Amino acid sequence: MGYFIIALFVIALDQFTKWLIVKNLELGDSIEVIPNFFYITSHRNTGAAWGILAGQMWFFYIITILVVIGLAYYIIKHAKNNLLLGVSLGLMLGGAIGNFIDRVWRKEVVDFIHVYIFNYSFPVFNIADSALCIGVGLLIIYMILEEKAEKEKKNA
Ligand SMILES: CCC[C@@H]1OC(=O)[C@@H](C)C[C@H](C)CCCCC(=O)CCC[C@@H](CC)/C=C/C=C(\COC)CC[C@@H](O)[C@@H](O)C[C@H](O)CNC1=O
Repeated sequence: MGYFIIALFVIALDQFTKWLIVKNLELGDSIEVIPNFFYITSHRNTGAAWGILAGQMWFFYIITILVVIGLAYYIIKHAKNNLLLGVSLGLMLGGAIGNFIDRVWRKEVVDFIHVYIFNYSFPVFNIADSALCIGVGLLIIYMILEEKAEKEKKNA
């Protein structure tokens, strides 16, 4: 159950950082943190990654509610004594809820983490997106490790 604490921590950090951005920066303002690499830029997105499906809020509400229910169920049913799986699901749950709160409350998502990767300006994102991506990454690692363990058990 401790994995829900991870989600709560992600939501708190995500909403706090978004509040700081909305309070202290005008839309479009950008603070240079590391020249040509990392900026804090106040940005809004009414869509998903890369602004896809902009404005389709009902689609996002439905998808996110399904994702949240699925993740909560998996945490309760399968992540009892599995740290890697639990952390991965907890991070994804927190990220999904973090952006959901923005979509319901602000009708758009606040983004501010702006990185340039080899001069390519990566889409501006936020803590919730980061938690979602890290959670996805950990889930993939978990599944690879599970697969290997299964194979070894069969060969044993
Ligand atoms: C990260 C998922 C996006 C997040 O999904 C969510 O909320 C979930 C819970 C609900 C969505 C409606 C459903 C998932 C859509 C899948 C998707 O979109 C493909 C994702 C690929 C991903 C590889 C894993 C790339 C990564 C991109 C970015 C993140 O880089 C760290 C750029 C983020 C910026 O475009 C920023 O403006 C986005 C804005 O903050 C709103 N965020 C969302 O919609």
